[in-house]
Amino acid sequence: MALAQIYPSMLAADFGRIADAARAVDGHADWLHVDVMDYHFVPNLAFSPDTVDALRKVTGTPLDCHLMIDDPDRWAPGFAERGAANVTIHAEAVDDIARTTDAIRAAGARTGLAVKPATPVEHYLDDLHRFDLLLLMTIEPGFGGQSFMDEVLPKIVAARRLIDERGLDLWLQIDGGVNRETIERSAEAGVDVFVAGTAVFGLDDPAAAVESLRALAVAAAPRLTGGAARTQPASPRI
Ligand SMILES: O=C(CO)[C@@H](O)[C@H](O)COP(=O)(O)O
Ligand SMILES: [Fe+2]
Repeated sequence: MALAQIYPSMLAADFGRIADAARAVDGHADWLHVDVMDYHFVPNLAFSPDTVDALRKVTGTPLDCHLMIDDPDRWAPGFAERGAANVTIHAEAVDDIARTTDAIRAAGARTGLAVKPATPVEHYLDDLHRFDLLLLMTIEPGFGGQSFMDEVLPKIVAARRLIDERGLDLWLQIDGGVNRETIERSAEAGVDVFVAGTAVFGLDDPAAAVESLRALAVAAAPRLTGGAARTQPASPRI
């Protein structure tokens, strides 16, 4: 059994009330997802290591940083040093996977590999053991509020099979367009970690939205269980 985990994406929060948004899902969100964008890797700008500091002051929920930036080799370890519990780097941007994942882990964080919808996971098979999480983007990265790309579903099925057959210790995460309508088929395909921005912070009751998304995922996939967020270790690798 795998834990069905819901990570609200802070990109969809009201930027004038980020702390309130984080607190609104305390005890419900498994982790918080923090998008980092640099105007180069994606045509948008968002969040920084200072955001990690600020969020850590207002919530004990672990932080999952999704780096959509050029040169993650240089910048990713800094997010771990500031206290991010997971730092995900993009396959399309990283130069030296072994050196960068070693540096992230040495700073006490878990680490993830993200791939855009058109990037094949097969190119990175020999490196998957260096990661704790595999993020399959279900939108083109850069903006929240986009539609889920159903064409990624076969890639999710293949990744789930690969993880299970090889016995890899990898959480399978998706990000983009996750909502009440798309979460069930993603769970059936093999996802266990769901990032959701608009479908959480776009609603009047973000905590209830998290619980209801998790319940839908668990009901759709027999391999998933709905353990409560509070049963999770604050930072599994530390
Ligand atoms: O990484 C990204 C966007 O590039 C995401 O984390 C978005 O924040 C997801 O937003 P929704 O599609 O759930 O609204
Ligand atoms: Fe993201």
